[in-house]
Amino acid sequence: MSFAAVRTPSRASSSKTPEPFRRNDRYDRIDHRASQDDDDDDDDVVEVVRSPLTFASPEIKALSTLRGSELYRDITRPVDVGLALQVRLAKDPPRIRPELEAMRLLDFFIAYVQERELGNLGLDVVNEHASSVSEVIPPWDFVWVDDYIIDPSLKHVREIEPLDKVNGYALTDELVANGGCNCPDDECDPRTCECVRRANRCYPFVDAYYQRMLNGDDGVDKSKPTGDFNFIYDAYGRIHPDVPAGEPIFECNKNCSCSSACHNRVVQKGRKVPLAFHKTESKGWGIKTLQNLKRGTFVGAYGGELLSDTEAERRAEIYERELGTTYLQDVDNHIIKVHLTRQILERKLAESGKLDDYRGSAAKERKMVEYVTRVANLIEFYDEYMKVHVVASGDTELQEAEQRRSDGKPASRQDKDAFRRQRGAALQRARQVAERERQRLRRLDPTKTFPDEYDEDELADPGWRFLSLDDPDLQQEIVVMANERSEMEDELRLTVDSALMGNYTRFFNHSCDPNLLHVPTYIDDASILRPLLAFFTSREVAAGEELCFSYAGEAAAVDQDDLPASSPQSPAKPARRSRTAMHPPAAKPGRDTVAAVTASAQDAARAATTKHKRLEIKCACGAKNCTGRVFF
Ligand SMILES: C[S@@+](CC[C@H](N)C(=O)[O-])C[C@H]1O[C@@H](n2cnc3c(N)ncnc32)[C@H](O)[C@@H]1O
Repeated sequence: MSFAAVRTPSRASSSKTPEPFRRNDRYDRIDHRASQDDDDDDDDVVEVVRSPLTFASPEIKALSTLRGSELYRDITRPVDVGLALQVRLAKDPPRIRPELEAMRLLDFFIAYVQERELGNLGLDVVNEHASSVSEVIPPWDFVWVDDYIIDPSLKHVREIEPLDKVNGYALTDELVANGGCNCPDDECDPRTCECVRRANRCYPFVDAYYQRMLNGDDGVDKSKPTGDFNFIYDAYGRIHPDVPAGEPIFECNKNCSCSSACHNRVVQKGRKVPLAFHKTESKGWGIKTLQNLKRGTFVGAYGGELLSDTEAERRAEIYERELGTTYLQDVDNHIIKVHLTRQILERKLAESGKLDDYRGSAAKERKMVEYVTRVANLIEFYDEYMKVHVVASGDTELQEAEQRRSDGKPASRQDKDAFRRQRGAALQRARQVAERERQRLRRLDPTKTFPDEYDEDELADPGWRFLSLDDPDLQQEIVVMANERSEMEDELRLTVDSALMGNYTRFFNHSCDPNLLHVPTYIDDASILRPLLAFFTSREVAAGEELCFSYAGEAAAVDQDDLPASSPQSPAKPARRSRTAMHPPAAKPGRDTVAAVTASAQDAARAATTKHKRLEIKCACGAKNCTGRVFF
């Protein structure tokens, strides 16, 4: 850590509102106060304070093994030149015509961005809040990458080993065959395109969109009109309005015979809408759209270094402690969860010699899908129950009973009482939620009538869904599988770090009422574990609006009323979980949920005050439903 003698900044004391600054504005609007203040006669007051760490600091740069490597020397160099210019202007602002220096920096930056964007639209810079020459552009301390740069230590990610056979059975491993499609035309026909079938096979779980394999023998009924078998995109390259939020995307790719004219190639062609870097009033830099956007429009994909969970945790602590911010994004989607659930179930079936009953024909495969879907849903209900009912309840008896259940210990009479008590509370809660929903529907249609009793679909509270399982053995089995899946997720989870390498999407800020969501997208890379995180608009966005997503994950981002009706197999809407979350604080609970519950109950007070372990940034999104916090 370095210490330097610096003068107390007097610029901060000025309360004058800075003039707006735009690329084509006259540059003499830049506030020169920093340099003028240097003339103040307080030269004798020299304080020794720690120089602020930035992403350009050697300590932070050292986190990236790639940034300094030969391989990346060429893409790193322009950044370092730009950064040097920016830092020099910050430290030693020119006293004569600073606007010329500002213009030079701005033009240099815009040209750099234009070049990285590979002939796409480039990005403008809109800055109404520049207060010094160096602030006319965003901090230029990252290398531009649009893809994932895989940390060399992630050997298991680069070369995925097939899973060991169990009882003579080969299990479905991490890879999904990506042979591409053989469509005869430049533009694929979704009824016959192999990429649709691949999507069908990879993700027939939970939501209706890819459940076609449950209806036809090979998943695609060629007699049906094209309309029933669309790609996920419409003719304009936007996600179809009837696609459930967060549904994974499988694009045609380098293995396919179709050309770039194919409708099933959107993310890979890059952004087609004009955006701008935008200096916000209180959230640092952000990104805004310069044109009206329809719902489902692609606006960018997260790029950066792909890290293991361990490395991400290590970096999270350093970023949080030293910089008070983070650019870590977990790759933690529903598709990964169901895939791991499938592996657990296949292993169990293989051990008991029953796996043949679930593979080998379309009918048997359908049985497997139904089984995986049911168990994946129950695990989700259990996880949600633990989060909402157990952690939040403060009921130590219930927490201890759940801890014993998780440890596989038999339930005592006291434990059973605690479960029964909670079951009653969950039912009451589920009824209240159902009643509110009925009232909402009645407001929309006053003629609507309902039976006296709430039906199963209405009682969708996840706590109730888990606790109402009348089979304690099944409940116990779900708890064991939930823990097993958590451990697998811990081991396999990948995180994208765009602190040192990334693109403009690293500037998307958080909002509690977001207009973006990110969608797992598979293109050339077939690995289920590392989809690209592609950002799409979740509603119409007006020109000039800032583009934001929810750092808490997609569940918070999706207006539940916007979702299409659930399929018979899908979980009820309130049970939908976060699909992807901004990397949580370094002190996030371990994956053994129950142990985490107990720990967090005991450590609650300490956790709340240990700043370096928990980033606490006051949310400035300004939304009506703002929770007041950026990280969760
Ligand atoms: C991924 S970065 C986003 C880009 C960032 N604004 C910048 O200038 O580099 C996340 C950081 O942005 C800021 N931020 C994002 N959303 C915010 C919000 N709603 N309110 C306040 N600060 C926010 C926080 O400092 C957070 O640590």
